[in-house]
Amino acid sequence: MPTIETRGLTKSFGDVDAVLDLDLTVEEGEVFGFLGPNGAGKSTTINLLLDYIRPTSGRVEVFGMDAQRHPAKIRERVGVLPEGYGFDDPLTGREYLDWAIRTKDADDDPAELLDLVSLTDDAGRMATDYSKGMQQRLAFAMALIDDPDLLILDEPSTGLDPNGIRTMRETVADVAAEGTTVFFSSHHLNEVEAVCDRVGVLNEGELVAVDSIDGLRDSVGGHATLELRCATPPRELGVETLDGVVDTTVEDHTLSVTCADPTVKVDAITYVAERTEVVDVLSTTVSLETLFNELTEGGREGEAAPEVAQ
Ligand SMILES: Nc1ncnc2c1ncn2[C@@H]1O[C@H](COP(=O)(O)OP(=O)(O)OP(=O)(O)O)[C@@H](O)[C@H]1O
Repeated sequence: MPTIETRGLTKSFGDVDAVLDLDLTVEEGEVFGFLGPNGAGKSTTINLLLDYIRPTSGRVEVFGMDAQRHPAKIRERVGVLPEGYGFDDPLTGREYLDWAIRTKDADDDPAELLDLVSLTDDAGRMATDYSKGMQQRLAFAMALIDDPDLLILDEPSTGLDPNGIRTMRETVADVAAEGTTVFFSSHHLNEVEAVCDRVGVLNEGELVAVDSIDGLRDSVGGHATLELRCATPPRELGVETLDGVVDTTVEDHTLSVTCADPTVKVDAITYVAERTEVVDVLSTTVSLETLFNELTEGGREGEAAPEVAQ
């Protein structure tokens, strides 16, 4: 039984179809990246999974249960790191954790959770005074309470420094290794690549691709480009006659060869080196950013371009 299953899921706000006819399946134990530019419909989907909002049409099941009929049963097995959790109450970080543990009727050790997110030394400070990144760490610790069967992370690295991002990634890997399904929403492409088994790419409410990152690369034309710098201008070598070479251009001493897939590169280098002196080789594959832009064409008109994690 999949952990998440949506069929024909649609949510419209007036004229805007935030989510449109979404068929999504996330299997148990998967780390699933939910990728899309600003306004693609990621948070709306999460809100539908948890029955915070109701669909216009279609159905949602989590753990095989209808999200509208069993929201409480679903939520008690889910840990959520929402986008922009607001810490507005006059409580310390430790008190927030204690409160969340009590609310979930769980028996987690708050000290362990604080240690995991490196907040031990600041546990006694007011969470309202925490920096954005510290608040994000605290929210992450709260999402982990009671060992959830499904961990939903909405833009989890927001505000985190490199150490915080590393801890978050390692923790995601750890909980997934113990069988937790992770639904990881992000527009940080590299981050999704680093932690996810599969990704779904959402654009303007519609799922435009579901695959592994490598599979997605292939689906947008997993072209690899070679630049061969030659001792003399490399004219009319005939490299375009090789199987798998889709394009060639020559500029001064540099021959650029576009290959249908990376395995063709060795053939192309060998072929050229047998005919002229090659002094340098540069090889590139389609970047994730290119991939993302090809799939989403920049997202909803007028909205921000997707970010690429550094
Ligand atoms: N309550 C609402 N009322 C009206 N429109 C809404 C509402 N919630 C979301 N939308 C619209 O639905 C679309 C999808 O929004 P959503 O927040 O789900 O996107 P997102 O992928 O999470 O974006 P981001 O990456 O910027 O957080 C947007 O056009 C947004 O303006």
